Amino acid sequence: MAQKLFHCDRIDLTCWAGLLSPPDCAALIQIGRAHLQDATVTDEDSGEAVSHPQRVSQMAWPKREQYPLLQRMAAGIAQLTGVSLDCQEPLQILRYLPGGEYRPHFDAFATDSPALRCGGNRQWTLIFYLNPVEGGGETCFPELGLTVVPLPGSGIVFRNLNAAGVREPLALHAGNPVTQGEKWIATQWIRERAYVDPRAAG
Ligand SMILES: O=C(O)CCC(=O)C(=O)O
Ligand SMILES: [Fe+2]
Repeated sequence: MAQKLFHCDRIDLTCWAGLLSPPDCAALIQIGRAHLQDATVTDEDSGEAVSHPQRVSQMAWPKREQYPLLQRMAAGIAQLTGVSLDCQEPLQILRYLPGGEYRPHFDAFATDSPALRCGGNRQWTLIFYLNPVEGGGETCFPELGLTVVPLPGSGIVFRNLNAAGVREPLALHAGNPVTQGEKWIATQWIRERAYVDPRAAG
């Protein structure tokens, strides 16, 4: 049963415990292992997925249709956020090894980015923490002075856009370097409108 741990009004960030059961966390890691590839970021100029030293991890983009668990999560996320399931990008499962990190970044795109063609901007981010991390790997919000320790089954949701629909400066965040063990998370980005997969659109 999910339990609200804390809330930060400035970017409507909520941290939940018990969002995912231990078997669901284990199943997501297993799904992740089956589909891992080197992580990419969305290039601001081309809108393409590219490798970048900013994001050192491996990721999986499993197909929702293939896994009932992903369908159940997508429905739960739509209920939690009140945003239509159509606006969800495919869930990303990420693994960081020691030294892996995601340097400070915004999930939302700049106002002139071609990535906006795929359903507008990323209005919400959800991060699910899937395993206990032995060292490092916190999610940190430098503008808010907020650090979230990854605890299995817990998760955060936060807003990436301000009231004008423009990238929210306070939503800058990072995945701190993992110093020991592995860190597994699942990231869900939610667009303003129905998501169009650029790989499918061609
Ligand atoms: O690894 C983290 O804690 C942050 C992940 C993240 O920012 C993302 O996937 O967009
Ligand atoms: Fe992010």
